[in-house]
Amino acid sequence: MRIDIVTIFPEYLAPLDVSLIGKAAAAGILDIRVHELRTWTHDRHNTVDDSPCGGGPGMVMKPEPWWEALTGLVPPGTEAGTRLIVPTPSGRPFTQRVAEDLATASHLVFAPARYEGIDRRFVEAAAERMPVEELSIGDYVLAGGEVAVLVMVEAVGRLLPGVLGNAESAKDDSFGHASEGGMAGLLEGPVYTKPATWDGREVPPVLLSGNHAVIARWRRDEALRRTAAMRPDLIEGLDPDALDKKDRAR
Ligand SMILES: O=C(OCc1ccccc1)c1cn[nH]c1
Repeated sequence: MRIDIVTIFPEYLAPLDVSLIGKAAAAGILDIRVHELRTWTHDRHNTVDDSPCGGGPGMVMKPEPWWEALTGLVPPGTEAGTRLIVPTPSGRPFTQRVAEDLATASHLVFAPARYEGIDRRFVEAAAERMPVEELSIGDYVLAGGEVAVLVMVEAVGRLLPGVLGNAESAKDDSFGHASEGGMAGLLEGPVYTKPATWDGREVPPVLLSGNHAVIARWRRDEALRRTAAMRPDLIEGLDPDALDKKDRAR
């Protein structure tokens, strides 16, 4: 997968060079390119923003530099398989399901905005050339979309084949929609490792029983318990078929 990120703070994306995503890039699974938006400005001050039409606080990012960047990175006629992602508090929620969908793209272009956002006409013009996703990573306002790009690139990147070693599989993720055995839209329950007793606290004996069916049932119960406690909204949305008959009995 090729990933282009256009930003006025390229150094904000440095974390993409380390760990999981850094290794995937080194392995050629991800081709991540970070670009300075001001490359596509031509005035003496490399202007990327201006005051909002209609008044109001802050500044708005001008459409021209973004359009030139997009056209330079995705020349007309080469849009197939490319999706433009615009992080914004006013976007559709970015969820695991959205990450799974984005992981099927061959080319993602991220447009993290600063200030009050990008002139609407950029998004409208881009949408005539390729799918545009305006996505929110949460209900709060950041100074810029770069942090959201880090979140999305990690969430999408770890789903790509070869990125996670088989030691850290993505198949049983929280919110995972894996078929059998996955937590199918539930939060993950508690996890434990050695020692069997620490600080006078024991690992739940079932986990040391070696009885995998009982362990799976216990983990599912814990996932349901935690989801009901922390995220009752997810319980509402659960696919009834995803709950087997024993769950329903609870
Ligand atoms: O603040 C965010 O993006 C930066 C941004 C973009 C447009 C206008 C203001 C701020 C954000 C919050 N949740 N998801 C994204």
